[in-house]
Amino acid sequence: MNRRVHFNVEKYEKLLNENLPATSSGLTLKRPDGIYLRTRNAYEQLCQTKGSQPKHFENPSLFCDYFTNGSPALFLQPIRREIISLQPYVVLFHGFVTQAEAKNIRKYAMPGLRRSVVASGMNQATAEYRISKSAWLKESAHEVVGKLDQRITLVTGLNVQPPYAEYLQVVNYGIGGHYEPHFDHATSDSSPLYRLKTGNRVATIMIYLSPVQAGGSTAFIYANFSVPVVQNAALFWWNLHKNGQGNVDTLHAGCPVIVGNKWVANKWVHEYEQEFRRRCSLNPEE
Ligand SMILES: O=C(O)CCC(=O)C(=O)O
Ligand SMILES: [Fe+2]
Repeated sequence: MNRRVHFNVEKYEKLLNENLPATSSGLTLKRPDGIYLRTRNAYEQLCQTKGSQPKHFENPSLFCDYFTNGSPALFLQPIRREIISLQPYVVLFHGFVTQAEAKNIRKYAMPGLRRSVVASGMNQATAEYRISKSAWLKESAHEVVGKLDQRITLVTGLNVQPPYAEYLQVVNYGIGGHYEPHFDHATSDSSPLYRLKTGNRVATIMIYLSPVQAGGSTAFIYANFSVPVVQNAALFWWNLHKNGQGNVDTLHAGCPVIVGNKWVANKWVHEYEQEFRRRCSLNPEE
C-alpha cells in the first residue's frame, strides 16, 4: 500500500470537516471541455454501462472457443477465446497470464513507474487526459516478460521481437486514473511512434494485471461497447485496416478507476515483419 495513504486520509477528513462550499474556495466543478467534448457523452455513458455490446447468443459470429491457432504448443492447453466485436475486431483471451506472472510483472515494473506521457507533435508530454504511471520492461531483462512475448506470438501469430513491437508497457492507475478517448496508432506522419522505423502500430494486446473493484473498463467509443476488467485476461484488437489505414472505430479509453487500483500491460505490435502474418486484402477498402 502507498505509505502516504494515511496522511491523505487525515488530509481529506480535515477538508471534509471544514466543509467549505466549493465556490467559496474559488473552486467550481466544471465538466472538461475542448476537443474531447464530442466524445465525452459516449465515453461517460460507456464507463457506466457495457453499451450495446451484443449478447453472444444474438450473433453467432461472436463466439467463445478453445483456441490453439494451429500451434502444437497450445494443443494441450488451448486458450479461452471470446470474440467481443467484429468491427472493430476485438478479442478477449481469458487466463492469458497466471496470477504469479501478473504479480511478478507488477513487481518488476514498480521501481520504473513514472507519470505516463502521450504523443504531442513530434515529442511526448504528460496530459490531463492520461492520468497513470507507466514503466517499460524489456523481454531480455526478465524471464517472465520473454515468456509473455512468446505467448503473444503463439496466440496472435505476430512477430513481437524488437523493433517489430515495443517493449512491454506496464501501466498503473490509482483512484480517478484514466485514459480518455484516443487511438493507439499514429494519426500524424511526425508521430514519435515512427522512431522505431517499423511502421505504425498495427495491433494492441492489453493484459489486465489486476482486478478493479469499480470502474476501469475499456470503452470503445464509436463502436459503442465497453469491456469490464477481467483479471489475467488479454484484450486484442487491430488498430489498422488491412489496407494500412487507421481504423477510426478503434477509438477507445480506459475508464476512471472508482474503487481500487488498476494495472495493465500493453504490447504494441508494428506493421513491419507482419506482412505474411496478417495479409493485405484484395479489397482495397478492407
Ligand atoms: O486501461 C485501459 O483500459 C486502456 C489503456 C489504453 O488504451 C492504453 O494504454 O493505450
Ligand atoms: Fe490505448
